[in-house]
Amino acid sequence: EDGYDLWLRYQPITDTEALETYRDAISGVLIESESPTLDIAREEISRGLNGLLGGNVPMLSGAPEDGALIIGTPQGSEMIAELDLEGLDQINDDGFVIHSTSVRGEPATVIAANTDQGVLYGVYHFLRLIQTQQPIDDLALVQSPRIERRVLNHWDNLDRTVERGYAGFSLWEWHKLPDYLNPRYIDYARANASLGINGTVLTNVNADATVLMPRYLDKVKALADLFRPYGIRVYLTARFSAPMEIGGLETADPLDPDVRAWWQSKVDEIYERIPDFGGFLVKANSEGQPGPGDYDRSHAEGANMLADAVAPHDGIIMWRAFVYSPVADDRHKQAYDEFVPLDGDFHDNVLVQVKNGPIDFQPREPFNPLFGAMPSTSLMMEFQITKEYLGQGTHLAYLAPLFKEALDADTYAQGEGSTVAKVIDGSLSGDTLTAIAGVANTGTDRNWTGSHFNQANWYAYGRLAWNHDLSAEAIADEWVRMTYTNDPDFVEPVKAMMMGSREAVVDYMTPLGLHHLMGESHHYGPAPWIADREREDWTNVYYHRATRDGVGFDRTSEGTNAVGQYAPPVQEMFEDVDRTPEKYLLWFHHVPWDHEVSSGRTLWDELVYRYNRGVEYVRDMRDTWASLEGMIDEQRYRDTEAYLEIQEKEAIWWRDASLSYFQTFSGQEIPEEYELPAHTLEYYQSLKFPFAPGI
Ligand SMILES: CO[C@H]1[C@H](O)[C@@H](O)[C@H](O)O[C@@H]1C(=O)O
Repeated sequence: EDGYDLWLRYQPITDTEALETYRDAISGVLIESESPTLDIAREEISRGLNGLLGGNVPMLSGAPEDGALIIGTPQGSEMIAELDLEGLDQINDDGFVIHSTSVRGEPATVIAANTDQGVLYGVYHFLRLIQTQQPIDDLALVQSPRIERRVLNHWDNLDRTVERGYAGFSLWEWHKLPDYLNPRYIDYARANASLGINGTVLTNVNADATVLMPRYLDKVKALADLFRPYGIRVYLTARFSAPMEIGGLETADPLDPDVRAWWQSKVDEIYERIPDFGGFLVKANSEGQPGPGDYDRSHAEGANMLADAVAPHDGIIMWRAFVYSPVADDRHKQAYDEFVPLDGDFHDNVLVQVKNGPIDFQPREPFNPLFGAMPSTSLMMEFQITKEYLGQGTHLAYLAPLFKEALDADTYAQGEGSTVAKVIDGSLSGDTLTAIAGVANTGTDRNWTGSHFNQANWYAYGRLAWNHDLSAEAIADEWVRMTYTNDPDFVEPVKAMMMGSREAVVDYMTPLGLHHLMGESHHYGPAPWIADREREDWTNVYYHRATRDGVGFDRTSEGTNAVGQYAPPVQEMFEDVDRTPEKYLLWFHHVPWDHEVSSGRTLWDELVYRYNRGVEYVRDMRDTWASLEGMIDEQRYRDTEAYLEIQEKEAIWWRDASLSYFQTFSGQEIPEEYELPAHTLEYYQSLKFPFAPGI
């Protein structure tokens, strides 16, 4: 077992009673019509059922029989049309219904939708029910995704390196495309379709214009053709200076008629090859990327120029709000300051893509104040699935709790209950163009994502993109059952391990609202001491602001007033040190070392406590995992065992380096019930990536 199959394992059900029940319920499968997507549905249901039920699930034709599983649309199946199924008129194009009913007098299960794509999603859902051993005898399910575009962002370069990728090289074999199509592309499409992911941005936001050249577009077309029947549209990143780099123009000014004409013909060239091309994702005027600002044009002017070019083809532009200019006083405020004044200026087919937090994918951030602050603009969410700041390839950190925390945050933009989820699913503003993006963690590793448990984050992202009401725990439950086993003696402890794992990372890296303390550029390991860089907000001392008298970033009205970017009830909460949730304490406040926190400890003692709690959690995960040996296959057991060992070493490294450093400010001892750092601060400061102590 190397984990290659992800959550689509379809292993034979071992519980004989359950197996009997399912076999009785499903005597065969009936799919009356054909299309590329229905053919995939047919293949998947056959592969899935034959795997799970141990073979012999026939494909039927003609009349239904007792226990038939009937799959299709009312347009493609007379039997389904006759049924007038409940819910079919409520679902959108990607939705489906699954009903236990009777068809022409025979008991049957029906998976139906208004489109073939919806049917495919229904098939994956039905298989998931069996994989997780849910009852299927009395089904009345009606589901539609809440968000229209559910997208992965690949930060993949054309040389196949992956920015912030910890799972090997890029899946896209540009040098072999379009002639050779790696079968893995299909596996990738299946995995995404099984979750409802319906878009993929193939290239890095730090973009290379080369991908827009004809010979590359032929390669992109080959991937788009493969992904299409799985319901996955292809998007590309557009380098704003492409008209100069590959078009021979002197400028990329978005108001220049030649530039506009160049993009229009480039876009037409793409759509000629890929009629359902999704559009562009753009990072502009951020971290050295070119953009409209180079010509004194606004983000809206830049985005609209591209939007106008793709509009005739129904394309969209996803324009990132991740910007930071060298001038602003607090990086937290920059995206808001640049974008809020542009609210209402973006054309209808533009989405502004906003990271969940205001800084950069930290283990914990408060929600980005842009959410709720641009009511006349379509805002989409950007999560990072790859764990750049959460232990990268090895650490076990289940991210659904992080995603949920952001989605459930209340912006109060239109009174209580104006959650971030409602901003991005359009329900707050009646917006119909809705989207969500996750920065992918995939690569050429056999297990796809660098570690087995990182697969859970791809899974969780997809499930939440489909339905943000699902709980982190319910998603973990599904994933563990599908990926490993339904044995409750395994499922329960592993779920428990996963549920607290992200909080543990917060504890041993950046507790109590600390942020941005990691090693320079690679972002691996602790380095809170980083100072004296070309820009203040590239240092780490800028973010923690530790001094003899305290620690934390004063973002209240006395400080940078970042709190002023939130709606009044949120603003008042973050302004007040006593009302700020402790998890954000040092994000918003500079607090004395002897400040008493809710546990009754001083701030210093609480920091020590939390850093240790994080390490202890990892030790507990190791113990839990060790107790499960023998319940799953040896290979996957060993892989995780080894990674947890690495995680423990690195959690200790984070704790000891961070406490040794902060101690130089607090001047206080580590209380004696705790382990003391094994090394001096100078030693930690001398470590060079990727060597953690003891490795
Ligand atoms: C793609 O660049 C990344 C960069 O590697 C990363 O360190 C930071 O998280 O954000 C940038 C961004 O999101 O644009």
